[in-house]
Amino acid sequence: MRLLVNHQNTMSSYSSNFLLVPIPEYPVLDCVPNKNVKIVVLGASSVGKTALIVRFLTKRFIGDYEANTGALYSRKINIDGEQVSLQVQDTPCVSLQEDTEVLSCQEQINRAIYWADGYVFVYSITDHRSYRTIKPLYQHVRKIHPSGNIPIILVGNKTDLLRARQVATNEGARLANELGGAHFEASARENYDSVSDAFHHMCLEVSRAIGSSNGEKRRGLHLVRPKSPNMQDLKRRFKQVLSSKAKSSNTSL
Ligand SMILES: Nc1nc2c(ncn2[C@@H]2O[C@H](COP(=O)(O)OP(=O)(O)OP(=O)(O)O)[C@@H](O)[C@H]2O)c(=O)[nH]1
Repeated sequence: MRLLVNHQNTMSSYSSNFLLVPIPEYPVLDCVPNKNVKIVVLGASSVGKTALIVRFLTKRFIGDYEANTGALYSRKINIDGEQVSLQVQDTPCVSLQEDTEVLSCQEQINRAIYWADGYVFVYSITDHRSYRTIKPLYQHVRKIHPSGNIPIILVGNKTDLLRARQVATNEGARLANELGGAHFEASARENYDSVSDAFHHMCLEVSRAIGSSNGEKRRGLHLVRPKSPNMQDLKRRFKQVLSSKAKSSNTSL
């Protein structure tokens, strides 16, 4: 969702909602060169993707939102003692098609998945369907990034609504383990530390992955290995050259 401020109280003549660009972009000049941590936040409708991002970046919880069009937030953060540039891409919701495990998602989500280096999968602990969306969503990400390690975390949001819980903590942990990522439960509404822990973990994972590949795009997606010459073919051609040389020296004798 997008951040939205309702000015109903201050503008009595009409009720209008003003969209804010909530978080100013920071200059990245004094950041580690080539260290650009790019994270995308994915999940079903109303699980709290925007709320989590905004909470992490501003420490604030803002309850009123409008359907998300996919905002990109930029920040400078300290990871492992280094200042790195962080970009967090919010996304529109994904959904499962009626009574299936088939995922519906917009093209802009595919672009965000392709662009990102780390993946935050969010479900709401009060919505089991949002939890069931995670595995197909992960498989979808895997289609776009079929090889190598991809840093991921699973976040079960809305832990303040314990009475409405539909997803047990160990269900979330089991799925995270299966997908190869860490599991967090958080409340964007009531607990900043839970949100911060999850995002910091994600940033650390991505930063280390980038560091270990010297800032190059990993996963081999963009690295087309040059074809090595076929040895059999080379030998055959070498023999041809030798025999034609032998023939020509025989005829000249
Ligand atoms: N109780 C509670 N409500 C939350 C929490 N996080 C978000 N919400 C509420 O859940 C609703 C959806 O939050 P969003 O952050 O807009 O969710 P989203 O996943 O971005 O939604 P989409 O734009 O539909 O994809 C809003 O009314 C939030 O106020 C939370 O931790 N606890």
